[in-house]
Amino acid sequence: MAPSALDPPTPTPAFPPATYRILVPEHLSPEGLALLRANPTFAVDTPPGPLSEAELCALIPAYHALIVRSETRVTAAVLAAGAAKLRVVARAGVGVDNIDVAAATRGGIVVVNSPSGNLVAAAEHTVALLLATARHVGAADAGVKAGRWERARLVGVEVGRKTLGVVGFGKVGMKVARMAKGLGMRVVVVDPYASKEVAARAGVELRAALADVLAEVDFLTVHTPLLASTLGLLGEKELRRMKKTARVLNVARGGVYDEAALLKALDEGWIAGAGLDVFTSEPPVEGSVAARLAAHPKVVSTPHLGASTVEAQENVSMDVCAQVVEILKGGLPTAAVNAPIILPEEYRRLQPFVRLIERMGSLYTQHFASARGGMVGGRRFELVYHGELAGMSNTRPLFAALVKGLVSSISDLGGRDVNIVNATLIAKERGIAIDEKHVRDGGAVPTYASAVTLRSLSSGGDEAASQAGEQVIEGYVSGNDVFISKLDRFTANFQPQGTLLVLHNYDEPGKIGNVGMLLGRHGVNINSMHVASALYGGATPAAAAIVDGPIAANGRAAREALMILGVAGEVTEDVLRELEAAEGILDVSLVRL
Ligand SMILES: NC(=O)c1ccc[n+]([C@@H]2O[C@H](COP(=O)([O-])OP(=O)(O)OC[C@H]3O[C@@H](n4cnc5c(N)ncnc54)[C@H](O)[C@@H]3O)[C@@H](O)[C@H]2O)c1
Ligand SMILES: O=C(O)[C@H](O)COP(=O)(O)O
Repeated sequence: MAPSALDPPTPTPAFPPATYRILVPEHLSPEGLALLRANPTFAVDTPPGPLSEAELCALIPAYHALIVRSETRVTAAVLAAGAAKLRVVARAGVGVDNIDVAAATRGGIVVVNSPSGNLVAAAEHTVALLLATARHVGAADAGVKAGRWERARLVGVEVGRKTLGVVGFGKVGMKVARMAKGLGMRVVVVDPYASKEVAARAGVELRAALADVLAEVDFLTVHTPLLASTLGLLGEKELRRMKKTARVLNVARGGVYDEAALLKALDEGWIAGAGLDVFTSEPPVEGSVAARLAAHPKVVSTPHLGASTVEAQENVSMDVCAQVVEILKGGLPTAAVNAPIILPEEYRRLQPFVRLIERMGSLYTQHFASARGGMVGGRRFELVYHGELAGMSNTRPLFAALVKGLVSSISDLGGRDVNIVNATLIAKERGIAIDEKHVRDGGAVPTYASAVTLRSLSSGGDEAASQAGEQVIEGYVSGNDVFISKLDRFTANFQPQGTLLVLHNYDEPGKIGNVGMLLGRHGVNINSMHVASALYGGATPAAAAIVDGPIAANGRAAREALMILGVAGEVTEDVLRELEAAEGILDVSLVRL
């Protein structure tokens, strides 16, 4: 059986078992690296970076984790090159715009970041640029160092009692607003997702639209992520509406201001100055608009230093390295960008059910679908959680486990693993629809504290037709072991593991002996045997089956049963054909779990 949806990666033969390689091609604070290196099974490589796409593509196939800052572009090509082993891309910082998160999601690769490790640093840097642009700190410093003493040319403005516009009232924006209040500024805020109450508590004025603040602010600072909706958010139209004395700041991302429009605004005097930490190309490509902005006399420029404090670097490094350790050891991230957050306690409780449901899915595919020429893709499934399990609100790992079980044994996933990151996408690609139902009291399977029913429904049609085409597997967990309690209309009690031969047969004397002899002739050993009946469960032939089936060869109404044999040895196609041809055997499926 393949590892579960949440298991750590399978070690590759090139390295000792459980050795994971981590690539860190950018400068990362040593505190985080120490966390990684404290683990003797982790090998950490820190080549001098940043690496180009081609260099990364060449290196990445050997790595299980990649840790970057803003200088490395983690493209779809890099992620594809790393598909076989790469489990996690960690961003030691906030912005993930240098990572193709959609491609990572398709590949089942978790992307994690440090959502708040550098927020104080970013906010303080914004305030540093606010004051530096107000008081020409950069030009003054350069002048003194060049032997000039220019006092009249470098008269500045005060920020106290002025109005600061904050676009993006998230973690950094909110911190900047508080600090600005501390400097005696009036703060007006624009953020379509901000709450009025939070704004009121912070003592700032929340405005509905950007257009509402442009004409009144003395300083404007942006703190949004770079998204399609924020690219060029401040363009020519917006900059033209600002005061000629206004100054703008960007410690968020290059591109939120339209750089060409900003350059024009500074050249033509629509605004007075800018403080820029970020650019559309970093370092700005020679001769580009970004480079002209960075070198502009009215601009105070810093080389993306917003997060560059000792404290912030220590925070983000520890944050993401701790998550990489957790993920590689099979645990959970605390700040995944493309996966739901699951609490450790929930995760622990779900673990045996992840195993059970993945096996139920795999059993479904191999017993019902492949063995009978059926399909999994395009089908509709119902996953019903009974008892205590029904009370679990976060069942995402169970959903992922079912998708994995259904598709892994038959599909070529191009080296992708199915997990909580990409399960929805893969189900969609295959046309598999899964409804999850929570049945808290009683329900169809009241015997166990927690149980699961997997039902495959024929798509379309009315309710009756749907029920006729329905195939059912039920299972439960006892201690650490998982059991199947129903397979189709047969009540069972077996552990879904190893290689199983599932024989549907007329329940008549001699069947078991005949099958045993046939398998023996082919060198196939029987390790375990369970007989499943249509009325009640049992692990012995005596407990077998009573159900009216078709008319048997001898003309009597036949009773049917399922024989589930755990086998060792090669079960070839010939063996399967012989079994199918044996008297009283209705059909046979070979299931590898
Ligand atoms: N220069 C640096 O070194 C540095 C350091 C840290 C963070 N950053 C960047 O700062 C930015 C903000 O980081 P954060 O942690 O505060 O993010 P955040 O997610 O906490 O906040 C972003 C805010 O922007 C708002 N927003 C989104 N679209 C908007 C729009 N069209 N108009 C107005 N508001 C909008 C969101 O509602 C959210 O409140 C990010 O781009 C991040 O990468 C840069
Ligand atoms: O988004 C971020 O966290 C900042 O832009 C920091 O980037 P850096 O890690 O390259 O300093």
